[in-house]
Amino acid sequence: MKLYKGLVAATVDALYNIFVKNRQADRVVEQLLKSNKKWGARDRAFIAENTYEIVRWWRLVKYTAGMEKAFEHADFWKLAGAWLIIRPRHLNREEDEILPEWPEFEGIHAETVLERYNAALGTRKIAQSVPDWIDETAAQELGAKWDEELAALNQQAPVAIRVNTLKTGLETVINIFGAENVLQVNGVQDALILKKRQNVTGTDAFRQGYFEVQDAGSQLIAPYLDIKPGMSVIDACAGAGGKTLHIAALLQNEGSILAMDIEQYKLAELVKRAERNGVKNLETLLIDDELALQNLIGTADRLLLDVPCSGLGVLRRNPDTKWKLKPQFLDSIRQVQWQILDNYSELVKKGGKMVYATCSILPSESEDQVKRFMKSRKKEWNFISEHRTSVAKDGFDGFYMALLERK
Ligand SMILES: C[S@@+](CC[C@H](N)C(=O)[O-])C[C@H]1O[C@@H](n2cnc3c(N)ncnc32)[C@H](O)[C@@H]1O
Repeated sequence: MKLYKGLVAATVDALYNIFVKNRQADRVVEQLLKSNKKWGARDRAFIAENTYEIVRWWRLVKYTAGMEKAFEHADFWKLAGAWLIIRPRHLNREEDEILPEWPEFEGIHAETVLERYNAALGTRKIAQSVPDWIDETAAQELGAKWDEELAALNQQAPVAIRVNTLKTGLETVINIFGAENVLQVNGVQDALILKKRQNVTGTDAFRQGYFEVQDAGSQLIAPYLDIKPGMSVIDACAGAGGKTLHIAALLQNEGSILAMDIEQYKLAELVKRAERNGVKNLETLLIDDELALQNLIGTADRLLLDVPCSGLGVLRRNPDTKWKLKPQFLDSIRQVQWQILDNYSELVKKGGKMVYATCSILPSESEDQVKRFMKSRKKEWNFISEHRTSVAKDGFDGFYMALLERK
């Protein structure tokens, strides 16, 4: 692979913004690619792929470069250099392990980097590039399963879309992409996986609301609510509405959806997406005060609690979470999850149902919260079922969902 200095420099700049300026990786890459119109599709793919891969393998890359920390652009050049040396082996690609003779790469010795790479492979937390505390917490909670889930979480996620049945049907979208370019997903009826990565949000079909980008595992959550057209549904932690839009499709624009969140900008984004999707029965509510919920007690046929969580189930898409997540955050988010479950469950009417969901692989954010809830509220609630997706086994992101019914 021929390396272009401008593209490596852009990757270095992206890494600097992510690790030194503490900015979110997906935003950094998106803005960088927007800012330079003259880059072609291959250039864009190089920058995006290498930025994400270096973030994903950050601990391993630092180890192979013999560096503990990185502060300056010069440090990130060294790390990018080490990555480009190990990349062919690590990603199993037939490429050169030799760097161009650029001054920025001076002092990097491929042999030393590869020796360190081979040495790193014996230690899981370095080889699989994960902080000590996450490795310990997940190993303690998941036991032997952690090994394979961690390896799967370090693979690039496929591009998955959900066909929006309010606007079109599966066959139409299959024809738009070409049957030879997509895969259907067993057990997830509106999902398609693209065989080759591409920017689908730039297409006419996307602008017309024919589909949304959504992991196939995430597409199991709204149907888990057992929705029938005409019901009144509350999506209490709606964010920008990935699952709200799916709920809307299941309601077929009959009945109502109330999407709530504590962040106005997310709800504003949801309203835009809902318009594109042809949703007609949506209202939003900003929760800025506990009293906001008083009038809603006992009103919902269905309630989705897609609670804030560690995001440890979606590391394939957001690998920077590994480095930004802190143990204190995990402790506090578990308390938030419990409060949401404990308080918001009141919104469900008698005979109504609720789904509690996370995008975490950790039982302490998922199964354990539901067990605790059932223990304290078993007179009022029936536990119906729970389901967990496995990144290793299903190839989906790691989601948990539990279905409960109010007596
Ligand atoms: C996992 S995200 C939701 C993702 C969204 N359901 C989707 O499918 O795109 C959790 C959301 O909960 C919101 N949140 C955090 N604390 C909350 C609270 N106390 N009440 C309601 N929403 C809350 C966050 O702002 C965030 O948007």
